[in-house]
Amino acid sequence: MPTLALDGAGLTVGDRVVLAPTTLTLTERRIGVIGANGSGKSTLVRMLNGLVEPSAGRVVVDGFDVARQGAKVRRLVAFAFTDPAAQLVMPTCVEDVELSLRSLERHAGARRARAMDVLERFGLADHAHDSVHSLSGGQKQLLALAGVLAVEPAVLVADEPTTLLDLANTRQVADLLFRLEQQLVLVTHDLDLARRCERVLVVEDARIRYDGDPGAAVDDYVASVGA
Ligand SMILES: Nc1ncnc2c1ncn2[C@@H]1O[C@H](COP(=O)(O)OP(=O)(O)OP(=O)(O)O)[C@@H](O)[C@H]1O
Repeated sequence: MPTLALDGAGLTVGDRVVLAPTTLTLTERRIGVIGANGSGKSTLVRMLNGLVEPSAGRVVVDGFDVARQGAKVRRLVAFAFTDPAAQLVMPTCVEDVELSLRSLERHAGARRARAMDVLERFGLADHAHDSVHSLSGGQKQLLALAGVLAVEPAVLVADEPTTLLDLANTRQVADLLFRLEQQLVLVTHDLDLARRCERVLVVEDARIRYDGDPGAAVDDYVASVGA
């Protein structure tokens, strides 16, 4: 698995500490990140592909410094947002996946064939020529994931990918995420999903409050909110 390293990485904006300097090395295949709203989870994981630049320290992915070798890192680390609408920009499903593949596959015919293969793998082949707006919430999230995974990154960072989904769609998307070969960094409020990871970070007030065994991490988080 790739090595994701934070070396004293933190973010302070004005006098607000968004993430205190954090040192971590993540090598597990399935890493969960849990914690209260506004605790700093998104900030932490956005640093892994340069979406957020630390104001202190550095982030290194498989030996590449995110600040200096951002393009290389972004080829390794894909990012999926909570709201798939943030990522779906083309009129039809197949065109959306083709857009992701444009730098990898320059020949239009080959690009279409590859996009169709990706849609097949994600169970969306029947919707290839449908408008992205006609898809259900779960299908939209699957399509957004298909787009970011089409270029075969080594790591997927997913920031609450099931938060907007109902139970059936949550199960479908979660099953897909946990079947991936890629390393997965999953921010989630779904504690059952966190328990399926190998290592879980609990973030509280801009700091890592707990780091380790998923069951113990979930217990620690639940205890911290007095539930
Ligand atoms: N660039 C910034 N400048 C100032 N404040 C920021 C900045 N980025 C984030 N924050 C604030 O820092 C806090 C942590 O934000 P972050 O998005 O990392 O939290 P989170 O744990 O992912 O929350 P949620 O579960 O609600 O998504 C929030 O209160 C947010 O408003």
